[in-house]
Order: sequence, then C-alpha cells, then structure tokens
Amino acid sequence: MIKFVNVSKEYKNGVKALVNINLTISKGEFVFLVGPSGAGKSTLIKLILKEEDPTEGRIYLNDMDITKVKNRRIPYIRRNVGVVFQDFRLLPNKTVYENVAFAMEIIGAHPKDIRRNVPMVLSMVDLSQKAHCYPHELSGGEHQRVAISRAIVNSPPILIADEPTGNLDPDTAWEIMKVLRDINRRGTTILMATHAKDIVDVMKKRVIAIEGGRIIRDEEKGVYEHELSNS
Ligand SMILES: Nc1ncnc2c1ncn2[C@@H]1O[C@H](COP(=O)(O)OP(=O)(O)OP(=O)(O)O)[C@@H](O)[C@H]1O
Repeated sequence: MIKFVNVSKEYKNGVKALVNINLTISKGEFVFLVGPSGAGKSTLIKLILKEEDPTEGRIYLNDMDITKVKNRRIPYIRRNVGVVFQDFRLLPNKTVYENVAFAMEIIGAHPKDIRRNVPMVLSMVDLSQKAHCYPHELSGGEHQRVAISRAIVNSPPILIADEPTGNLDPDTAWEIMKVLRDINRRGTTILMATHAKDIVDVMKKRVIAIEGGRIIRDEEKGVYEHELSNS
C-alpha cells in the first residue's frame, strides 16, 4: 500500500531530513509516526503526497512508483490519499457542506454523487446539523471533523493525518481519535504523525519512531517512547 525503498531526502540547504528509510505499510493498518521535533515526520508525509521528491530511493503507492511521476499533487495521489492537518485548513468563505463538496468538485465528481456522499460523510462524523455553518461558527473539534470528512469523501484507501489533535483539548482529541478509529475499521489505511504520547500509548497500534531522519523503532502495538515508559 505504502512502500519506501532506500529513501533519503536532503533539502537544498544540506539538511538530511531522511536517511535510507525502508518501510512497508499494508492495507488496513493504523500506524503512528512519532519522533521529536525535526525528526523528519512531516518530510516523510510530504514525500507520500509528492509535495517533495526524495533525493534517493523509490516510493510506491499501491504498486505505482510515484517517484517516477513528474507533476506535483497528481490526480492519482489525490484519489488515493486523503490528508488532515493540525491547522484544519478549511476554506473560510464556504460552509461545512461546501468545504466537503469542494473536494469532490476538484476531482470532477458527478453532482449527483456529491449530493449523495457529502451528507453521508457529514453524518458519519455527526455534523449533519452544522452543514450550513461557516468555519468561524465551529469549535476546534468540529473544524477537525469537517477536515476529516473532506479527506475521506472521495473514499481514498489511505488517510494521512499530520498531528490532527495538536490544536485540540484532550477530550476533543479523543473524539477525533474515535472518528479515525472508525474510519480505519471500515478499511482505510491510516498513517498519523503525532506528539500525543497518551493517545499512542492507549491505542496500542503500530508505532514507527524516527529520530535524526532514521527509523529507530518499528513495533506492533507499540508505545510512544520506551525510555519514559520504563523509567
Ligand atoms: N523545506 C525545507 N528546507 C530545508 N530544511 C527543511 C525543510 N523542511 C524541513 N526541513 C528540515 O528537515 C528536518 C526534518 O523536518 P520535519 O519538518 O520533517 O520534522 P518533523 O519531525 O515533522 O518535526 P515537527 O514534529 O516539529 O513537525 C528538520 O531539520 C527541518 O529543519
């Protein structure tokens, strides 16, 4: 589903953000990506989204080698990968419904499918009542639920979340985690970068830890940090 083979990324300023990453994430997995600030988590995500290109190595999405594809944000990636960010990134002048519908419009979806799918995903995240609200009328948790709806409305097999709970209070963060867990149970592969130790430790999912651009740990039912949990 997602495969990195000997992937390295050196930025133009000489920073080696990722060093020889080998990684396979299979269909249906829920994977936490952890590591200190500057470890390379966002860089790894940017490579999957093709917002950056690797300096060395190959990246495969399903069986497609995306390292070979030239243009950025290619439609293939848009169809296969949904993304959720810490800062939500909703369009302020569009309603909740319009924000989600927009994600379908840009891939050229049929209006009939838009009218069917948007209410369906809004109901999944319990936001049907807020469909006609604007982003400034929403709480942080509601913002993030809209962003998640937008990310999954085209039914991508992969959902990437870059610190999706970073701006939320603990209760709201757990609400969002329940939504992500439900989406994963319906078959979507999830890769989530996070600093939320409590969430990682409770969820008992696969944990990939990176530090200094290298994978230092990859465990099924892992924890955030061994050093702390053992002390
Ligand atoms: N566009 C860029 N140009 C040059 N260096 C960069 C660029 N983006 C990131 N870096 C550097 O690459 C390294 C990895 O950064 P990255 O953002 O991937 O870390 P991170 O693990 O996501 O950190 P955080 O948890 O703080 O978000 C850092 O040293 C960072 O300064």
